[in-house]
Amino acid sequence: MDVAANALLAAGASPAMVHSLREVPEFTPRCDAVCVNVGTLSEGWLPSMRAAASAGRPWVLDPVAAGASEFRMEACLSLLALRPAVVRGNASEILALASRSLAAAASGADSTHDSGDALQDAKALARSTGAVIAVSGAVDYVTDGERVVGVSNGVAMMQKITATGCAATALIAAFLAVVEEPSDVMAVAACALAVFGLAGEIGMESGAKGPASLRMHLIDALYCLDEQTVTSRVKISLHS
Ligand SMILES: Nc1ncnc2c1ncn2[C@@H]1O[C@H](COP(=O)(O)OP(=O)(O)O)[C@@H](O)[C@H]1O
Ligand SMILES: Cc1ncsc1CCOP(=O)(O)O
Ligand SMILES: [Mg+2]
Repeated sequence: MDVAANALLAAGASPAMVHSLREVPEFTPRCDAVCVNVGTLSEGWLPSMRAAASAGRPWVLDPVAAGASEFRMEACLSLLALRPAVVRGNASEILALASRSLAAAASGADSTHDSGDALQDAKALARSTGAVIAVSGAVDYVTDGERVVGVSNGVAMMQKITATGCAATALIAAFLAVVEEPSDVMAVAACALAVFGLAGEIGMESGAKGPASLRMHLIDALYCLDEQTVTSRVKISLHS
């Protein structure tokens, strides 16, 4: 929550981290977009997540460790049925969701697959759910089930900071807040991931020595990004 909220603030959004079922009906109608992240899932929080997802706002799902337990899988599948605009997960999470089965290899919140391994499953999941699916990794793939966009920004060290995936998903929600056309959702998800990856690149160039200093520099880079840097450095390509 710390990394995600600070990334959102640095990018110019206005985050609020909300769990209580009593608060969700008051909070969500005022939100321009909602991010539901099952990272620290509990029985008590799941009804809040379902309520937030059902509030009629555009929303994004982060299926953290979806394949790690029956409870997470069932929770993620029940949230998927509430029609997220975007699902952003790492390759292992998207593979687990697409097959609706627990990961064969024991895995927690980190991926044991490359994003390319999950591309066909991501397309199938997009077609079956109607959501845009974003699989993160060295290349982030974003698909609506037919078209595929690849985003090549980012540095490998981002995997060594916990919650970079959570922050990337939260940034997609922030970008979703300004979408006017449903057909723009895929482009918006790709742009958010490109901007986040670019902030990681600039953070690394700013003297990061490891995960802790990259975390600081990445958030600073997000805060300092300007249009010229973004337009000259984003690496987004259309795949066949
Ligand atoms: N090998 C890599 N090279 C460049 N960027 C990466 C790499 N792996 C992950 N990223 C970036 O790190 C962020 C988090 O992705 P990821 O580690 O896949 O998510 P999660 O934290 O949910 O496992 C994304 O912005 C992604 O593009
Ligand atoms: C380590 C951990 N455990 C529960 S949530 C979480 C963070 C996951 O964040 P990310 O998917 O961005 O690495
Ligand atoms: Mg994650």
